[in-house]
Amino acid sequence: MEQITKVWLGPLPADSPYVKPFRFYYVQNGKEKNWDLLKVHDSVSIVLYNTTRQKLIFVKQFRPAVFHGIVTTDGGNVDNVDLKKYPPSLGCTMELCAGIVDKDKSWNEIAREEVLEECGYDVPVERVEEVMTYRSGVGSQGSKQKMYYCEVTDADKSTSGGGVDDELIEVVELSIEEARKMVQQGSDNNSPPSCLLGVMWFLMNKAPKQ
Ligand SMILES: Nc1nc(=O)c2ncn([C@@H]3O[C@H](COP(=O)(O)OP(=O)(O)O[C@H]4O[C@H](CO)[C@@H](O)[C@H](O)[C@H]4O)[C@@H](O)[C@H]3O)c2[nH]1
Ligand SMILES: [Mg+2]
Repeated sequence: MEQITKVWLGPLPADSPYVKPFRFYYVQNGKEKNWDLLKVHDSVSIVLYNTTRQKLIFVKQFRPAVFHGIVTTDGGNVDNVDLKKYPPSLGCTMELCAGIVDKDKSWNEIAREEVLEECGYDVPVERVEEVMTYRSGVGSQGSKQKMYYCEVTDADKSTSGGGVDDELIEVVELSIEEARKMVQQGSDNNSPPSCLLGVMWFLMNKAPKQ
């Protein structure tokens, strides 16, 4: 799925459109302090439920940051790493459909577009409901993410999804029971807290009662 054949490292260019590092200075309780932080884009995520098949829709993709974390925690060196020892599949994650807010469009419209681009469901913006907002990575980035909920049907499916440009995204469907296991027992699928939160919110507020 991930089709990674080689990985290596380089310095972060100062003009990265995705990540800008800063040292933030402040005086607190009369004492000067500083904090190293990253400015990143805010984002949207969408809990997607296909009511025709009663499945939650997730996306699976290779995340360089996750792969880097796994290899280095294991004591490995990521630069030109041996991909037989550390298969790239280690860096694949199960996530909610999500995307960065980097366009001059409403957050709701960006959420609607991500549902189409990543998962292939073409829904009007009115069907994407706001759920809650939170801050992620509060130690280093503090970016805002707004979570949405959207019910889709097989009739809304217009493409197979998979992302735009060079993105390689696999659309994964889980039954409510499979998703429940993900948050009851934990899982080894590298899910970020936003995804686990979305599943728990769905189970509390939307899942059909048994
Ligand atoms: N980040 C980045 N760095 C690059 O160097 C870099 N180089 C190219 N790109 C391109 O930017 C686009 C980013 O994709 P999305 O808009 O779908 O955003 P996500 O990566 O899905 O991130 C969301 O979802 C996550 C939760 O699941 C959250 O953690 C994030 O906060 C949240 O934004 C893709 O076209 C990717 O090819 C980079 N993107
Ligand atoms: Mg995305």
